[in-house]
Amino acid sequence: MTVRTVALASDHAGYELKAQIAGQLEGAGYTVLDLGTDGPASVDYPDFAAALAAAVTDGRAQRGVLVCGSGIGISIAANRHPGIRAALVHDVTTARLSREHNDANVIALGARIVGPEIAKDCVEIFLKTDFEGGERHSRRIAKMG
Ligand SMILES: O=C(CO)[C@H](O)[C@H](O)[C@H](O)COP(=O)(O)O
Repeated sequence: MTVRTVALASDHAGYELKAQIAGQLEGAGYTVLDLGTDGPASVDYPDFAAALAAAVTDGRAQRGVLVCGSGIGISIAANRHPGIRAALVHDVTTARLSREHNDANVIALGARIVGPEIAKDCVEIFLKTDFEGGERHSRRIAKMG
């Protein structure tokens, strides 16, 4: 699937990194669907994970990037939505494997864990790497619904 539109969402801990990722993506020619949050006021990450999950599952975006403080809460929340395979990634290797083995359609990043340059590298790899395919990976993904 060609990736044209990337949905972004974060909580308050991730909004600054989200803004940097939006700039990166726009500079690379992607359409960005920014679903908030837009400032430092405390919000609840499940609400933003839900908004992004809806955008990916209804086809408004082909992929999604989530950011919270650690990436943990927002990835857990996203994975409760059918059709979402959200991978918590910390480096380019986990970003690459999330696509090659897991066909992840969403990644989650921790703004309090990874620096902006590593985060942007993760996003670039996530968007450019294809699912490896093959019977074993497809079988395992199918078992997750
Ligand atoms: O869900 C998280 C931790 O697993 C995220 O890091 C949140 O961003 C974090 O819990 C927010 O913490 P805060 O003290 O409310 O800023």
